[in-house]
Amino acid sequence: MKLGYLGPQGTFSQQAAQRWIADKAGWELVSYESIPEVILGVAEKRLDAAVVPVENSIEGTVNVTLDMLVEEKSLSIIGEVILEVHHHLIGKQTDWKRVQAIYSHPQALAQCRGFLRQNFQGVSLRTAASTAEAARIVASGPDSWAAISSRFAAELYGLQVLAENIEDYRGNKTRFITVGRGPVKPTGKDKTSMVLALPQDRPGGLYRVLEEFAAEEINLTKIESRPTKKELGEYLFFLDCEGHATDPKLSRVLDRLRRKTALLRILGSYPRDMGEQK
Ligand SMILES: O=C(O)C(=O)Cc1ccccc1
Repeated sequence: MKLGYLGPQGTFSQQAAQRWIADKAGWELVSYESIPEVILGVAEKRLDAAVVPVENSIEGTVNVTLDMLVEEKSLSIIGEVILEVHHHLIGKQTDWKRVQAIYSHPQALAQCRGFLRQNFQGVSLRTAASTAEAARIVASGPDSWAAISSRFAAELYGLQVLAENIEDYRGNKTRFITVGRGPVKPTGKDKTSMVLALPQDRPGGLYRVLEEFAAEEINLTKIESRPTKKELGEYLFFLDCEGHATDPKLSRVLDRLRRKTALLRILGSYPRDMGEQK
């Protein structure tokens, strides 16, 4: 079985993918160059599943992941991994004054924005496809280039650490999802993700959706809106809640929501990652 991840070797996505297969047998990891490509790999059946970042505690949602989930209707979420993320400034040399360009994934640059503004104002910030790709670029570039990446990537690409733990807030965590083909059997500690659209723009539309969860005392763990991309001010809502879609309480809610929404798609029910959650 093939599990795709955003590569090259040394990304946080690879760490998450390794965590996801730690208690499973028969999976091999396959590296891809971008999030859309790895998700398409599953949709087009070159992969059995893929681990992709979906939200970060500092920077929020990874929009491309949600958008691809909506577009690729054959996919479902079959798992999640929550990873603590520490960023380091790494390079071929350790003198901060010699740094002229810093490479990283846009999410990592954003998670370290304050550190960069305070210490590297005027230095050119350059985006890379992943944090490990940034390390790889720096390893084959001039000494004046540095990357924001993991300690693991520093070791892998033979780079030194200029500054440790440069993320702007402590407890920086990223939630990854495993996208594959469902369904997944209930475990008793599950979560369900769904996307919905309200029938028309009128008062109380979202309230009438949320009241169904409240009535059955089901805890929502996330709500997020994304533009439909058809009309300004029109949204899709992404909701995560506790429980499995086959649980009696949640399946009652979903039945009622089908009548209250213009679109309701269950993206998946899957075991919650309790590991790093409070
Ligand atoms: O670039 C990586 O290593 C990724 O896996 C994407 C990412 C970037 C920043 C924080 C978490 C995940």
